[in-house]
Formats: sequence, C-alpha cells, structure tokens
Amino acid sequence: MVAKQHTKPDPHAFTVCYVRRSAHHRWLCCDITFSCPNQGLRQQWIQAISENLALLSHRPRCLLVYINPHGGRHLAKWIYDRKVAPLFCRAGISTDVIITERANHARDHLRAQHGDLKKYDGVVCVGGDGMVNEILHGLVSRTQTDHRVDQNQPDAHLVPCSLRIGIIPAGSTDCICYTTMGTNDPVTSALHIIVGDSQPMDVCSVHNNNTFLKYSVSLLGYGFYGDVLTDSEKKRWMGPLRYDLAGVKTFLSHNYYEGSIWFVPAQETQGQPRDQEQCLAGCHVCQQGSYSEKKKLKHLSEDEKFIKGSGSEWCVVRGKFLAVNAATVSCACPRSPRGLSPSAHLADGTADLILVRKCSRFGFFRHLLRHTNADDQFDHPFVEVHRVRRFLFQPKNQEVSDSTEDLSDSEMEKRVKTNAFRPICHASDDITAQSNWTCDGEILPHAAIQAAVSVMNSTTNARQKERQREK
Ligand SMILES: CCCCCCCCCCCCC/C=C/[C@@H](O)[C@H](COP(=O)(O)O)NC(=O)CCCCC
Ligand SMILES: Nc1ncnc2c1ncn2[C@@H]1O[C@H](COP(=O)(O)OP(=O)(O)O)[C@@H](O)[C@H]1O
Ligand SMILES: [Ca+2]
Repeated sequence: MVAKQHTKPDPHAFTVCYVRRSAHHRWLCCDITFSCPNQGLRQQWIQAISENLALLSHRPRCLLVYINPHGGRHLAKWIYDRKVAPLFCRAGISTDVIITERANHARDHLRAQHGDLKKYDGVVCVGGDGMVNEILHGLVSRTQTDHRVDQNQPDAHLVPCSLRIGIIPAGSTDCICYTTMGTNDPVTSALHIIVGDSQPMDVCSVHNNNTFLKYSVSLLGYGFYGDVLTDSEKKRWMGPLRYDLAGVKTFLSHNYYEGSIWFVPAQETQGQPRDQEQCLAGCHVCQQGSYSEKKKLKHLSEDEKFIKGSGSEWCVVRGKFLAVNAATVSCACPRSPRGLSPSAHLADGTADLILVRKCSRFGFFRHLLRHTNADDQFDHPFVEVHRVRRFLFQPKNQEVSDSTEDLSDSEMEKRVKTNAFRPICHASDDITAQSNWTCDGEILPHAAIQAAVSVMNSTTNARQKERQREK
C-alpha cells in the first residue's frame, strides 16, 4: 500500500503495508518490513515504491466524507475514527469530514456544490443504505442540473457522475455495501476505497405522474417490505432491531394489496433470475449488457432511446399481492446472505421483479425463510420473478383500463411516455387499502409509480485526468 520510514530498531529497514484477502470476501491490512544493507539503498526503495504508487491515477488522494452519527447502532463516528481514518492516513489520503446534523444534510450539501467538488476524487458515506441513497441523490442531482437534464422526465438519459461513492457500512442493513463487497466489514470497504476499486451500479429512477420521486439502488418494495419499513420508522430508536419487530408484526397482519404491474422483460440480457449465476466483479453478463445497450442506442435520438431502450413488449400481471419487490441488485445482507434475488446483476440495466401473490401465512413464512438458507425462494406456486428494464405499478383503485390490453406496443409506449395513465376510479369502487413503497429503506408515500433501470458508471474526473496527463 505505502512505504513508510522505519525508525527503530533497524535504521536501514522500511515497512510496506499491503492488502491480504481473507475468508468471506474480507480484506486485511498487513505490514511487511524489509531490511537494507545501507541507508542509500533504503532511500532508493522508498523512492521507487512511492513513485510507482503515484502513477496509479485511479487511487484517491482527497476524499469528502459524510458520517451519519444516528445510523444503525449509532457507531458511525466511532467506526470511522477507529477503523477507517487511520488507514486513510497511512495511505496518504487527505479528507474533509462532515458529520451530518439532520436528514438530507449530505444531499443538500452536495447539491449546493458547484466547482468545489473538483478537488475531490470521491465521496465516502459512513452509514446505512438510506445514507448511501441520500449521497447518490446529491451527486446524481448535481450532475443532472449541471448538464440541464430534466429529472422529472421518466425517459431522461442520466449523465454519469464524475465522483465515485465509497461506502463504509455503519447502518442497519448495509445491503448496498454487502451486495457490492460481499461483506459489511468497514476495514474491507476502506481498503477497496484506498486501492481505487470501482464498480458500476444499476440505478432505478422512480416517477409518479411525470414527477421525479427517488432513485433506488437496492430494494423498491410494496406490500410486505413497504409495511415493515413504514412500521419500523416509528421505532428508529431501537436501531437494527426495529426491522425484526416490525417484520414479525407485518408478517402476522398478513395484508395483501390489489393492483396491476406492467413491465418490459429484459429479453436481450444473457442472465435469467433463476440461472443461479452470481454477479461478481468483471461479470460477463454486466459487460455484455452495457456493451449491447450502448451499441443498440448509439444511432438513436434521445426520444427513440426511451422507446427502443426498453427493447420489448409490455406484459401485465394483475392480482392480489402480499409483496411486489424490485431488486435492482441481489440485495444480499447479513440477514439474507444470498439476497432477495441471488442472481440479480449489479450493472446489467435490469431489476428482478418479484411478485408474491396472496397465499397462506405458512406458505409466505416458507418463502421468507428461504431468504436465509440455500433453498430457492422462487420455487412456490404463488411467486413469480421477471427480469425487467422498466415497470409500472397501479394500485386497484387507480387501475389502468382493461382496454389497454388491446393496445399495440408502440401505443403502450406512447402512453407510458406521456404518462397517459389516469387513475380510473368508479363511484362504486371501494377504495382498497394501499401500501407504501420502500426505496432503499426510505418511505415513498405513493402507490402508483413508474420505474426504469439504467447503469450508472462514474466518469474519469478532472483530477484523475490531470494525473493521467502528468504520467
Ligand atoms: C422467518 C425469517 C424471515 C427472514 C426474512 C429475511 C428477509 C430479509 C431480506 C432483506 C432484504 C433487504 C433489502 C435491503 C433493503 C435496505 O436497503 C433497507 C435499508 O437499509 P438500512 O438503511 O441500512 O437500514 N433495509 C430494509 O429494507 C430492511 C428490511 C428488513 C426486513 C425484515
Ligand atoms: N444527523 C442526522 N440525523 C437524523 N437523520 C439523519 C442524519 N443524517 C442522515 N440522516 C438520515 O437517516 C436515515 C437513515 O440513515 P442510515 O445511515 O441509512 O441508517 P439506518 O441504516 O439505520 O437506516 C437516512 O435517510 C438519512 O437521510
Ligand atoms: Ca441489475
């Protein structure tokens, strides 16, 4: 990692810090000390190692760190100070640290930055998924505003951010960290950041009536998870335990919700939700996905991109559901080490849409239990899973007219694009109970949503370019 001067006991020795892989995707920081016959040779070694390290332009030198002191078990500051800051210091990384004082502090701070972010190589989030989501919003919004992209347009082509986000897990679920890194160990995260690792991610943009609501990078869940999160919000003081309590309560209430889900299946990807492939760094499905998508879209106008980008026919599923989940990534976390959709990909431009129809409590319990072991959670007659590029959910009392089933695909696309789905409420209709969506653990107080997935890759930023030129 870095070469450092060794003072005692051997004046001609120097120590190199390096990364060693350990079990369960963990990384450790180790030291090795070399002894030199004389001071001159020692200086030559230190200089050579330092010069070579300086050539690695993808390694960060300056980071902006946000710490949410109230995330998870309220240990974020302690984790950063004790486990992360000393490693950044050893790696010669300078930091500006902001301890958040309220929700959305980090998002608003990032949105308000103009040229000031240029000095940073990345933003580090010390917190849980809600905090990662907040920082993602700050950066993505900042970038879209700078490029005059209207985020309220569901078909807007998002401009990639120039800064990467590093995640130090200090929240309740830490699913985004666990899914991308394979562990929720703060030291492993810090070492990935230090060596300059990066991973593109799928981002799902969520709209309602041509109004931008949120981006999601882990779980968009309606019904069971929406209800768990709504209930657990009142119990934030309990920390991660709030999810267990709210989970049991929601499970016992066994609520189901009626509605229609329209979706565009991702037919051109190489993977399938039940192919038992696991997405890892350098995944061939993600590489093929982003390559074919770019090639396909290259010659199209912006308007055509939205329509063709979806690539296929709309399908509809109607019914009574205990849960409607869109997993943009596997959503692996310590509670569920393989995740909600174990074969979902990190950056293939798709989400796995999991529909759990109304079933018995026992059936639903067996389905949930399979998230915690190696059994297939989709192997139930009441569960279906589709790999999709976009989808639309209409709760029962806002259902799309049946006549849309006779529409051609292009007419359907046009209606989605112009948001021509108006709630169809009949005076005689009972207003069916509605759930909320949970978006990376935060509540969206909307039932009817449109969602579309796109791959978010960070571009090379100004500082990296400068360093590449220096080489
Ligand atoms: C009978 C045993 C049942 C066990 C069921 C276990 C199923 C667990 C699936 C967990 C999926 C989690 C998806 C991740 C979502 C996170 O983005 C979100 C926010 O995280 P954070 O900000 O770090 O708190 N967390 C959740 O939605 C928690 C869901 C917990 C449900 C029990
Ligand atoms: N200083 C703060 N006080 C209160 N809420 C905050 C603060 N900083 C961030 N938040 C909000 O707390 C929410 C949860 O944070 P997170 O770090 O994800 O913890 P957890 O994993 O426990 O939910 C996020 O939505 C974030 O916007
Ligand atoms: Ca995906």
